[in-house]
Amino acid sequence: MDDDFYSTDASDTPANLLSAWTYALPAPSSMLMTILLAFLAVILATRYLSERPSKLVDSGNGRTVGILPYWLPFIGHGFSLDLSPHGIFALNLGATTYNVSNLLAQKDSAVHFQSIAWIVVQKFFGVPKRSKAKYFKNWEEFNTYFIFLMKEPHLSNTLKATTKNLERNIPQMLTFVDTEVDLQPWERFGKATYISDSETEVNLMALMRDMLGHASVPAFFGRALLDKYPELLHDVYDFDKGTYFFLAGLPAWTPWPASARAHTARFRLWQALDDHQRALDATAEGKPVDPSWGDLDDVSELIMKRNKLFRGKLNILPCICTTDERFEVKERADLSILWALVVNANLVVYWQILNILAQPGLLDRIRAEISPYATVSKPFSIGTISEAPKLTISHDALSKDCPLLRSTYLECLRLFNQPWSVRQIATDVTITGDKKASNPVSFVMHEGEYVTLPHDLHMRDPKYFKDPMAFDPERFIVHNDDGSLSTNVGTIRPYGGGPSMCKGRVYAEKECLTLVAGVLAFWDLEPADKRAGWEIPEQVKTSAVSKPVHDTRVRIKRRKFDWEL
Ligand code: HEM
Repeated sequence: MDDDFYSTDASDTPANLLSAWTYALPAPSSMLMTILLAFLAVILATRYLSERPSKLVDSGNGRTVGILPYWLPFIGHGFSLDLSPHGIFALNLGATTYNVSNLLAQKDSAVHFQSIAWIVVQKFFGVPKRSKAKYFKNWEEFNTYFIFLMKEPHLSNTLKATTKNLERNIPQMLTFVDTEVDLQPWERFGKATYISDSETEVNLMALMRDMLGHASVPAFFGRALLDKYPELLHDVYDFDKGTYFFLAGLPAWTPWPASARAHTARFRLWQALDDHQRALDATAEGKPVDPSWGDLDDVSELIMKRNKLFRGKLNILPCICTTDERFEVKERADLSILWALVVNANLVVYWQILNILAQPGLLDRIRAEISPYATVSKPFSIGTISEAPKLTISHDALSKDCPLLRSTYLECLRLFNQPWSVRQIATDVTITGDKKASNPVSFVMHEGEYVTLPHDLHMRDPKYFKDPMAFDPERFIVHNDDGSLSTNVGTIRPYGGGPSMCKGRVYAEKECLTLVAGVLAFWDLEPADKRAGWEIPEQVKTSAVSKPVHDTRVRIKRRKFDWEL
């Protein structure tokens, strides 16, 4: 069996381990009481022992970073985060201590990123520990492949495929049938209920999240992956919910349902992506492929290049490759790409659409702005039978020529996002406090400690953003001297910062604007409870873009277009 629970042995799957715990639950009450008392003693002791106040060091010139107390051993601060008055403190995730600073800039020689990235690849994505040497040997090469996300013509190739999927799927978003079996997959997960032949009630977040996933995942991995694994997106969502459990190293048998669910989801994702890799290997090596994969000619350049590197650089023939060069299927971390592709962008579109709908008058202004670039044309018809109206979207123009739409996107990234950057201290450093402050405090950080930069502290800081908790659709609009409008991102850091800044940011913006413009151009949405009106739910923190504390139930109808009036 591989380390990290990466086992295909059915007896050891997270699902089986979960059921083992279910059998253990109806234990005698005295035993339960003993377990509860022991648990209470452990958390009280942990609370007492875990706090480490900041101490003076360096002959009184600096302080160490204090560790906030926590209640659960191993998990540490996995569930909560509060700030000290200096905006600098330490927290514990699993067995590792992370310093948290509001001071961003440090020289490259003082901080490392690769060691952190490996922890994530190994603990979160579940690549076996033994693969470290192979990954470190090829690290630069994997990083150079991010040009397939960032640079032309590759970026446009992936965006073209994504836009095409959205242009096809948005007009077919709702089927208006009352037989569940005939619903689109995104309607089913959105708990769609039939109201009439022209109206459906559905959960907005679930619907938007899956709609974007059904456009972006096929654009990267090819159509066949989602066709063969229709639960894939939902496995990513469940896996993401376990971020802290994985980073804290909790095993699959941990008696915590969310942890077990996250492990099960990751196991299923491994199966799907391993299968995908085997099909890509076989296609490249001219071996027979399960016909349900098709010819895989729609897989993106990024995934194909990574597959080539996974197969080993010398793999003109598979037998020439040494095991040092070839990554076994179980060592391949394409789950990292799938996860990054889906978890954040797919939630932003929900917040953006909801906030546009909730601000009186904003929808009309956005529709007027996007109307030249998200157009709906009369369908072809014979007699009374006609196709769905045709949707055409220009993703480039939405970014460049629709400042109000782009400003609402940036405002959602500012308000509904808690992005973090993490670095490891390479040599002991002292971070000096603000010299203009009356009592500047300097902090000493030691080699090997981790620094985490929570960018949302700045993005919602009233010193920089007026009325920071309010959604201001025009916050990022710039009025130019010639009377034109444009947008300026300013100082927000929704995609993190430094060398590890998000490599999918340009793609993300364009796919999100394309979906939002397409949906608003094609459909009319109303709150299901008209008397309550639009409500913006509280946020649930995730690894970056928040989830809503509850979904938003909406009624949706197709808009009436010029030729129908
Ligand atoms: C609005 C949506 C998105 C947000 C808010 C977001 C946010 C982030 C953040 C905060 C990071 C960590 C940055 C750091 O360490 O400083 C990151 C990394 C990354 N993101 Fe995104 N992301 C989004 C969409 C995407 C998409 C669609 C992709 C496409 C695959 C993607 C690919 C990546 C990759 C590859 C990295 C790792 C970069 C590296 O380690 O060098 N992201 N993202």
